Amino acid sequence: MSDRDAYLYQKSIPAPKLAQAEFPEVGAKENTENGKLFASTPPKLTIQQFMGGDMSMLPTPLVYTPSSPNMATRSPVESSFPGAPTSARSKKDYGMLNSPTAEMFNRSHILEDKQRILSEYAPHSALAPATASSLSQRIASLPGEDRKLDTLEEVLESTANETYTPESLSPGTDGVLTAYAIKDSSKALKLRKMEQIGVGNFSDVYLYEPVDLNETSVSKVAVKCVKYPEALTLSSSPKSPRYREVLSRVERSLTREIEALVGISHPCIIELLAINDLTFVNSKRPLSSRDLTHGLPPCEMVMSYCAGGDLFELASQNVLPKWLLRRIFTELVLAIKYLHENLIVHRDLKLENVLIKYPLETLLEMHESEKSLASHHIVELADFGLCRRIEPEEMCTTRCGSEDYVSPEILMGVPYDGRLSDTWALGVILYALLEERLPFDPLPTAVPGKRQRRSSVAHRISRFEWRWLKLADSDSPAKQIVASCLNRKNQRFDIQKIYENPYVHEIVPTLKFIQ
Ligand SMILES: Nc1ncnc2c1ncn2[C@@H]1O[C@H](COP(=O)(O)OP(=O)(O)OP(=O)(O)O)[C@@H](O)[C@H]1O
Repeated sequence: MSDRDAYLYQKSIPAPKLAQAEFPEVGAKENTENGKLFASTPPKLTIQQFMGGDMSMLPTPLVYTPSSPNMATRSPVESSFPGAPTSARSKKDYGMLNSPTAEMFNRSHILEDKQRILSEYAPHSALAPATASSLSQRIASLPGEDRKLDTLEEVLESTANETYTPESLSPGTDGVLTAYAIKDSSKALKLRKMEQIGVGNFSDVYLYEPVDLNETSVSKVAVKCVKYPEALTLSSSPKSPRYREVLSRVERSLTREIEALVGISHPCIIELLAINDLTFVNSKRPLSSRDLTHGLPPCEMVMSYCAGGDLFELASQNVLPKWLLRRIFTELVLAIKYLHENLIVHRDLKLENVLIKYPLETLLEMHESEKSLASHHIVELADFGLCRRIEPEEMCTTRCGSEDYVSPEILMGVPYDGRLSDTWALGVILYALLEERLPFDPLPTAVPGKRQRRSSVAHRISRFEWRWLKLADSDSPAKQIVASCLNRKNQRFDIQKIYENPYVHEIVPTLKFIQ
C-alpha cells in the first residue's frame, strides 16, 4: 500500500469517541454524583497507564462502531487489508477535492474517502492500515456502554455490524420523507432524498430537497438519520437487561441533542428545522414509552444544510487562506460564547463538527465582494449529542469527547468544568488550522518505533506535550490563544478571554449578520 493509499484509507475512518463512563438523565445534575466521586478515591491516572496505549486503556472504555449498512467499505475488517472490497468510487477521485473548480461538494464522493487523519494531515509511512493502533482509532463510544476491549481480536469482532438504521416508516416511501416543522408542527414537509453527505458514529447524514420545488420555507436540507446499536435489533429481546440499558442510553443521548437544538438559536449553530416524528421532541422517553415489538422507530432530524462540508475536509486540503481561517475561528468562538453564556457545554468540539455553509469556491468569490461575505455566516456548529446544560458552578463528570480533542482533566477522570474543556478543544482546532496537523500527534520528525511515536495521544495530552512547527517563528496573535487554551485548567483561557483576544475581537465588528 502506497503512502497515498494509506492516506486515503485513513480518510474513511470517522474520528473516534472517548469512553463515557456514565450518561446522566437530561437535566440531571452531575455534581450530585461528584460528591460521591470525590468521597471515594479519585481515579488517578499514571503516565504508565497510557504508555503505548490507546483510548481503550482508559478506565471504562466503551465501544460503538460506525458501520452503516449503506457504506460498502466501512467495516474495518474488510477495508484494512489490500484487496479488500472498495466502493464504486475510485480513490483517485479524491484529488478532486483539491480542485476549486471541481464539484467538490458532491458529498457522496467525499464520503468514501472522508479521512480520519490519525497523524499529520500529510501522509506518512506510520499510517500503516492494519496496525493495532489504527484499528483502535476506529473504536468509538456509546455513552455509558460499559465494555472493555483488550485484544486486537476483540476489537475486530466488536466492530462488525454494530449499528443499524431502521427503514423510514414515514408515509410515501422511495426516499420521500415527511417531516414536521419544529416551529409549526402543523406544517408537514415532504422531502426527497438526494444523496448521502456524511457519516458519523451515530448517524448517517443525507441531502434532501423539497418534493414540491415551489415550497419556499425550506430549500436543500441535511437529514441526520440515527443509527441504533446492533444490541437493539429485533433479534435482541426488548425485555433483557442489556437491551433496556442500551435503549435507555440511546434515548437519553437523542433527547439531549434534540432538546438542546430546539432551545438554541444562533446563526453559527446548526438549526433543527423539522423532524419525522414529533414524539422525539415532545417526549422525554420517545423510545421506551412505545411498543417496540416491531423494532425501533426511525429518527430523522431535518437540519440546515452546509454545502461546504465539515472543517476537517476543508482543512485537509491545506488551502485555507489566513483571512478565512481567522473568520471561521471567530464564528466558532461566537457560537461557543453563546452556548457558554446560556450555560450549555458542547463537549465534542472537533473539526468534523464545524460545518461550513458554502463551498470554498463560493467563499472565495464572496470574499472578492467583501460586502456579501460580511452579511452571511459561514460556520455552523453541529453534533450536540454530548452537550449538557450546567449550573453556573457545576462540574461535569461524564468522560466524553473525541480522542484528539479531549482535555487532560477529562483524561484524568476528575470532575471538570465543561466550559474549560470546550476551550481546550478550541485550542486544538485552532492549532490544527494553523499548523495543518493535530497538536498531540507524533511529531513528523519522530522516528517510527522511537519513544515519541510509540507514546499515545493520551500520554502527550496528559503531559501538555505539543509545540509549534510551521509557526515556530511567527508572532501571530492566534498563537497566544492556542498557548492559553492548551494549558493547565487554572491558567486556561475561558471563552470570554478568547473572544477578547485581538485575533477574534478585531473582526467581530465587521460581521454584519450578528449586529
Ligand atoms: N447539516 C449538515 N450539512 C452538511 N453536512 C453535514 C450536516 N450535518 C452533518 N453533516 C456531515 O455528517 C457528518 C456526521 O454528522 P454528525 O457529526 O452530526 O453525526 P454523528 O453521528 O453525531 O457524529 P459523531 O461521530 O461525531 O458523533 C459531519 O461530520 C458532516 O460531515
